[in-house]
Amino acid sequence: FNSPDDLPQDVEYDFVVIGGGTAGNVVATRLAENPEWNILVIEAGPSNEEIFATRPPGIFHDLLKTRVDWNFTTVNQPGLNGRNQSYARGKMLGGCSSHNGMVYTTGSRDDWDRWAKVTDAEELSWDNILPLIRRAERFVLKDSENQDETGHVDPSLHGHTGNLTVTAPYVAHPFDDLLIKTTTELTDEFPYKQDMNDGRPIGISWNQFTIDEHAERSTSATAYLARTGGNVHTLINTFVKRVLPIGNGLDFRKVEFMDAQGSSRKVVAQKEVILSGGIFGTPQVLLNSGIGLREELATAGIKTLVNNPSVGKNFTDHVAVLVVLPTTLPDTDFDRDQALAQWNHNRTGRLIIPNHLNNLIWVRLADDAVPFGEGAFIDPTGGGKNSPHVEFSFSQISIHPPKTTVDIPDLPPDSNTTTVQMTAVNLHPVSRGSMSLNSTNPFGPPLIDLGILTEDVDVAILREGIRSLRRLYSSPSFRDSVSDTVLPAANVTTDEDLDAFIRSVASPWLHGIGTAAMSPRGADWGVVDPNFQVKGTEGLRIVDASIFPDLPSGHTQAPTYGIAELASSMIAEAWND
Ligand SMILES: Cc1cc2nc3c(=O)[nH]c(=O)nc-3n(C[C@H](O)[C@H](O)[C@H](O)COP(=O)(O)OP(=O)(O)OC[C@H]3O[C@@H](n4cnc5c(N)ncnc54)[C@H](O)[C@@H]3O)c2cc1C
Repeated sequence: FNSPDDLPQDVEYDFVVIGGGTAGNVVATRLAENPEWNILVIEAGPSNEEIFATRPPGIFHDLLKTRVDWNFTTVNQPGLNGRNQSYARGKMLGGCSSHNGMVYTTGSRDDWDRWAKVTDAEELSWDNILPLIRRAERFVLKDSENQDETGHVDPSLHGHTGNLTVTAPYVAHPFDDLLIKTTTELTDEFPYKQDMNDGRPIGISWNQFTIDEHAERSTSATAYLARTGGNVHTLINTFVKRVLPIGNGLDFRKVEFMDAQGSSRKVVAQKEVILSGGIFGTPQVLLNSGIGLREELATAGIKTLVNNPSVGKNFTDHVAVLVVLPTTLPDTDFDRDQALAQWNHNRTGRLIIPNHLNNLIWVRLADDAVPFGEGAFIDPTGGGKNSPHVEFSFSQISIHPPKTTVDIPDLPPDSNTTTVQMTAVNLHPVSRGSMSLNSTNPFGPPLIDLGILTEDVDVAILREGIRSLRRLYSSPSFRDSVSDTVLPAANVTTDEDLDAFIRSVASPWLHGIGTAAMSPRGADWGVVDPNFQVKGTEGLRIVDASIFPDLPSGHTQAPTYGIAELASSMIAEAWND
């Protein structure tokens, strides 16, 4: 349905899911497996089916800053020398899963075990969540070009019968051979990792993606929602303003929504409302509903119904720094029109992968590395040895500026050479940010403060990450083909200079979490209990990336699918009894 006015008047919905994004569509689809339950999904954006660029992996950058991207802008960031940042989020069915970079990583065993401990939710432990992540997954060992992937992945670690298709496609390039060769030269720092989804993602690995065997993106819209039947109604282009209590209690099962023309309506869920609006949409709905910090709500003129200071706080994201190195290796440039024609013709060619080099590198800094030396910082991976501190992710080899999803600095004007372009990413920042309502327009874009690089340890880890990258390129394999860095300049080597460089170029990595974090029942912090129920309320759960208490050692979509499968089982169980 395209407008609240189109919704049938005579259907009672058992569940209303707010936000047809990555997690929301999983929940709707799983609940719909009970044919007696009617489910309504309300999504602010259009259908993914209208948007061609959601399909060929290699053109996903086309989706950014368009009508299917919320395209938020942050407030100026002191940690970035006062620079503000754009912040992408998908605004269509599938949410971010319809416009993200498709990289598929589960995070480490230690991440999940730590979260289980912090939240008192044993269900989140690695051993308990892994079967649910696998339940979501349909791993296929052949990509659309039927290439040999022997040794690139370990199929036994994957799920094979789920909805979401995962493959490991690649476009071969001599860079791959050199990189894999370094694993035999710098074995300690860069071991070969056959499959980065084995719970210990440390080393050089081949990438895996939510891309199917026909070189099409697999999303929560295509792999879940599209397979539901008549008991799921989907209302698109409709913005949810708030949830309201029924009667005088705190049973928030009434949902108020409107379309762009201002046509507004309310629906009551017979069983529950599931809030899946993502890291900014979810706390925005909560705050507009009177669930948040009393003083902040008063400023926005909203009556407090549940005083919860944690709503919108604890925002955390990975931090990325662009690193660019001159190279004599062949570039990865290609003719886009020709590549698109090839993709359309037989689903082969350069557009079968999102980026143009094929590996990811995960580095765990040594226990005595500078950031954690005597009198320095506590290791933010929280103990255990299974989590990397930094990730290196490749963009392309080109004379052209890098293609990234985030705001990046211009390259120095004299860098008219072919370069390897990549990002060094801090996977475990301890800096925290927040989102709050824009008091003049509480339904408009929220105020987003990333709090990025406000803690020195986050800069120190990136600094060691850049040094690690330089060690990689000084290996025998790369010595003759990759030279000193352009960004940061080769003479930027001291702690002080590297830190200044990092602050001048760093950006968020678009893996935000934590704005409605899970915490133990009865805790004086957090927004949801281990059963995903909003503290102090009835009839209202949150299922999306906002509930994670901290970041995984990897990208966030696979963990989001995992918790969505977990929450779906819990909700279905609660109502099947
Ligand atoms: C550009 C980009 C690249 C990324 N690359 C990767 C990657 O390669 N690998 C990876 O693992 N992760 C990646 N991520 C992150 C990952 O995709 C997200 O963390 C994850 O998909 C978030 O899922 P979610 O369900 O929490 O939210 P979303 O998928 O964002 O879903 C929220 C949905 O709610 C809707 N909504 C919000 N507010 C309202 C409202 N008031 N009313 C109605 N609807 C509303 C939104 O439009 C959206 O559809 C990327 C993210 C971005 C933006």
